[in-house]
Amino acid sequence: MFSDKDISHFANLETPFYYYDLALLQSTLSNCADAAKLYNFHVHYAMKANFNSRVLEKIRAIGFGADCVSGGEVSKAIELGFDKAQVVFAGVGKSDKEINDALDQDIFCFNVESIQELEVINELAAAKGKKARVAIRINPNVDAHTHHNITTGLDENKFGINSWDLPLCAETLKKSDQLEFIGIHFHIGSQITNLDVYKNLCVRVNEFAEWFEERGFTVKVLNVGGGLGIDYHHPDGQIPDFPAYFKIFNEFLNVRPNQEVHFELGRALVGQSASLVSKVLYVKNGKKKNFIVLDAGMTELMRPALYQAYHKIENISKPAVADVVKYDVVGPICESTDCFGKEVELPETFRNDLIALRSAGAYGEVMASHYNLRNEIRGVYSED
Ligand SMILES: Cc1ncc(COP(=O)(O)O)c(C=O)c1O
Ligand SMILES: N[C@@H](CCCC[NH3+])C(=O)O
Repeated sequence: MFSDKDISHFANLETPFYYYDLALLQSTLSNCADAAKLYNFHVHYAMKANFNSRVLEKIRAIGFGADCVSGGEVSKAIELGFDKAQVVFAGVGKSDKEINDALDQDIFCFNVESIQELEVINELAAAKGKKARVAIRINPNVDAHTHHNITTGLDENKFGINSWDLPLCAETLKKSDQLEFIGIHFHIGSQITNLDVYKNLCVRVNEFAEWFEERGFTVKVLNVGGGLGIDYHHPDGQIPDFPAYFKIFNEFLNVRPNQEVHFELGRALVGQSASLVSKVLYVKNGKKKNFIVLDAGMTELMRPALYQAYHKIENISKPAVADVVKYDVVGPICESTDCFGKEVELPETFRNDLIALRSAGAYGEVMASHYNLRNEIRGVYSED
């Protein structure tokens, strides 16, 4: 929901841009922090969802750690003052340079995704005479019931170590002097809206924790990943139900005394706090279809082209009215999939109207590209 003041401010700005509602971001973060504190759960923000510095500063200030998927993310987290003891590094393809840098930066742990990676970390740590803290990312074969392109915890997915490889994994850990096993890690997918999925995950986490304990390992950390979804259909001021989410883990995980439970939320923390604001370049009224051509395209927000993802589209220059027209809302990019929505009902729309694509705070700005030699997308912030 935009105020009249916001809209007249936007009218003077060059479009397109991401508009960040930092007050909503702040209340979302506080709500999550309070709910997690109730059970002494630890949250590491999944930086891949949005590494905009203004966003990260708020997340650091609330005391969350950082879950990183590249050396670039690890370095940025540390530069922005995230506590190293709360920086974790996951990813199926960590390069030697990234591993070496993270060892030098003394981050909390590597979430290791293959046995070969475990061996490489061992070798690189040995060359430095250092110990590397590692958690084993296990692929638990739990269906996240989300879009198949953003499912990560099934046997056919590339992520994590499969259960049948765990004996070899345990052997590798045991014979290494440089690896300090700290626990187990999971992440089964993103945009999960059915919380029951997490009950199934907890059952598997308990089984795997026992498996390691039976083999003499101390499992200090249970990292259950992220994935909590948001309601793309109702973006206004919406904060995900963090209390319900954490309650499930409190009820269904067997947590031992002194064991820590870690979460890696991304989308749920930042998704609702931004909109992509764009201007109408042209309206084409055809016999079969009407098109609105925006000055933003899949280069600024890739999710619809990539996953047929839904983002609510609003004409913020016109009040919502009963008489609507159906438009295909498209971008300027030279691709037929550069379409934000088909048959979208909007008030009659004209050149220069402002259009907001809502719930674009997660996997929006960070997935932008220069395709067609587009300019870099910028941010506009409610606090400025
Ligand atoms: C390892 C890991 N942790 C956390 C996340 C964050 O996911 P989400 O933004 O759905 O919470 C992801 C992305 O899916 C991930 O790959
Ligand atoms: N980029 C995806 C989610 C992938 C999450 C990272 N594994 C999205 O836009 O929904």
